[in-house]
Amino acid sequence: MTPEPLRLGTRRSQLATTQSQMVADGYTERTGRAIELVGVTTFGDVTKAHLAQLGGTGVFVSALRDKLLDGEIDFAVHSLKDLPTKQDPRFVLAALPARHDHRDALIAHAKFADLPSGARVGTGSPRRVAMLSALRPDLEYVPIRGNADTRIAKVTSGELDAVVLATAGLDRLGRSAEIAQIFEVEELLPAPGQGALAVECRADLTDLVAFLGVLDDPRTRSAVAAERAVLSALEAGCAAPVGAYAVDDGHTLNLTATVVALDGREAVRKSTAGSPSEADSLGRRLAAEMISEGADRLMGEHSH
Ligand SMILES: NCc1[nH]cc(CCC(=O)O)c1CC(=O)O
Repeated sequence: MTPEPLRLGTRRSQLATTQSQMVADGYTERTGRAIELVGVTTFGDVTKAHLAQLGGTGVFVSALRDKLLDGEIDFAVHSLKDLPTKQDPRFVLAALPARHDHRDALIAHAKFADLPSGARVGTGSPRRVAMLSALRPDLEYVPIRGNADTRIAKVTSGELDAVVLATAGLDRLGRSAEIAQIFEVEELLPAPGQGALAVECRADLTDLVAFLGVLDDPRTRSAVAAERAVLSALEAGCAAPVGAYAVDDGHTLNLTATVVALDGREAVRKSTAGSPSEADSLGRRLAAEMISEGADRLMGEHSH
């Protein structure tokens, strides 16, 4: 007998449904199990308030978790960077599939270095504003939100000279042809977990947890664990100007993290390496060193 399709709950945005469908296809390919997408409207999708005023990105997550508890859906796919670092014990990240591109991208008619002084660059992310201000203090950084289409349209219409978005999202939406430049991590350190997806389900459903685990990529798991440990130890959220990026080559985990003052004029940036099995403590130790070098002070009012 063919089992019922598993129900994958997803936000209704084009990015969310696209990446949920990619994960669904991954499971069907690997296991033959049918997966059905179930659209869920989240508070973060309906509110017009700026994300920073909503007290973090958890707004996208709680509606999906409610549906997991109700049993209306079996699992959910999140952009990892939108998931608060404090894990609710009723849920588990059953799979962290192999990460896509971790870097940020510029949508513009010119490369970043060639934008004229005073050019208007749209981004709602304090991390991007802080790090880009360090490179180009002469540009104007304009807060924006909305989906990728809306943001890209502001460049097309001439309202803005550039916008900065995650490469992974642009790739998934089929918009990578419009990228003028991809920032290397030396210039713009990504948000912890950027480019990675997280498959979440209820912790008590052990058979389901095991089933979903087939798409887990251990190297992605250790890398993002280190990145998120930095964020958590800094007691920072999505609105903090914190970047972190780690790579697990199968033997060694290399981690770099930074905190940058919003005006870009001061930064603490540190790197470390260690065993992938100690990803969490590696991240915590690095954060502690950053704090002793003034990271706390740099985060200022954006620390929580
Ligand atoms: N905060 C919104 C968000 N969450 C995940 C992505 C992109 C995809 C990813 O990082 O996996 C984006 C858009 C962006 O930052 O451009």
